[in-house]
Amino acid sequence: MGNENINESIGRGISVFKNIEVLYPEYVPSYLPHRELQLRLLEQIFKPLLTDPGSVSIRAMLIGGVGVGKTVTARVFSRNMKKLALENNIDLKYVHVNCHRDRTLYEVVSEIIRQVGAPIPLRGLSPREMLLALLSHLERHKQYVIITLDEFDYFIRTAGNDAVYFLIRLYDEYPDAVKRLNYIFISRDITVLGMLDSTTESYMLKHLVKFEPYKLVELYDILIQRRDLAFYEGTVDNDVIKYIAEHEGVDRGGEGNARSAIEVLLHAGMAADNEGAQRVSIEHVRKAIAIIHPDVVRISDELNNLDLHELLLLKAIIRTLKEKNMPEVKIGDVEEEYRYICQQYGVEPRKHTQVYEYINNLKHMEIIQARVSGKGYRGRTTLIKISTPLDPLERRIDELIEKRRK
Ligand SMILES: Nc1ncnc2c1ncn2[C@@H]1O[C@H](COP(=O)(O)OP(=O)(O)OP(=O)(O)O)[C@@H](O)[C@H]1O
Repeated sequence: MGNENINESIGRGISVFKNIEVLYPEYVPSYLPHRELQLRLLEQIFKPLLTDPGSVSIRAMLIGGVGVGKTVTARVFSRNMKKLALENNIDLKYVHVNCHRDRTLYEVVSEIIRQVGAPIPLRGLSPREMLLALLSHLERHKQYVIITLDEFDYFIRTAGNDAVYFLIRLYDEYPDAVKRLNYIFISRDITVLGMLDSTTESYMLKHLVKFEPYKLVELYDILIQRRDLAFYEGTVDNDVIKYIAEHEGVDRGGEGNARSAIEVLLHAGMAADNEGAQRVSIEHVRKAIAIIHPDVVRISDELNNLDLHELLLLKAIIRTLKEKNMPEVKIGDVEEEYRYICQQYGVEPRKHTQVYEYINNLKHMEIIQARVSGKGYRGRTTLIKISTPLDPLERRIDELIEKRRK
């Protein structure tokens, strides 16, 4: 063990984390895996700000579902842009307003002024007077601003068409002014733009940047980046990361949401720490999933509707998962365990086709996940996994098996 490792072990105490903050939502990584395209597009859209500042008021709209990196992309983009602006002797400020918190025109304009740091009184002025005062301030200081209006759909719904019009089309009234305000709008939902008049709508849609939900391989890279920054080396295996990415990946039936994937990683690490474990296991991930996705609690209710053989089969799946210590197990191994369990309980096991039907039922009830194996397996087989913590699930199943047998 090198000195560095010894120091790490001593420094580690009982935690697997070396820097837990990296997993908190406000952390902005220096590099964003799989958002290169969106960042490049934004750079193109905002290029006039560097080459011919003040010539146009630039706006872009970022659209995509939950946790697909819209906010963090806007932040990384603005960080890069500020650096480039500095190199070009342009004084560029960045303002990020969350319209879920600040929904009215007054609140949004106040927040912009506060973040720019302009000495403008916020009381006694109308939003219009405030914004004009801000424009004069920027003019005096030769400053430019990129304003991100995050969760902009809330603003549209609450403040309405006129407020949106006023905010983003101010320069229509002052066509000769140097254009110092530029906008990035962020929304999960594009249909809400239908609430605006058609000119304002097309004004906003000039530059659209789309964000698709993340696939397994993409989440894998995002999680590996966070793991390396947050955890001591050797405490979280690649298999554990893959398990989380599989659970959340849109191509595996997940939401493709990076936020919940990172949250699962955080809670899995915390579960390992709670138990004083040296490494994060798949079972810690299952516990984390149960916390992040409380819908798995629903499974306990569903169990009441299962018949004896479905319960025995589920028990066999749990036993095989535990025994193999793998994220997924083959149906053949499960069937073998099922026959063994039936023998122990003194009941006649069901035939293969019936077992297969049970597996399908359990899958439709979303108690288990099942898929046909791809590369890496000889022949094709069905692979089964369970995302709920196994120990409490097995205890509950044992109780129900006892009840059914009585
Ligand atoms: N490509 C990426 N690389 C690294 N981290 C990412 C990436 N995409 C998203 N994240 C992280 O995932 C979390 C969610 O991302 P973000 O808040 O940007 O999503 P969003 O699309 O704005 O979601 P919402 O609409 O729910 O606010 C953040 O912690 C962010 O840092």
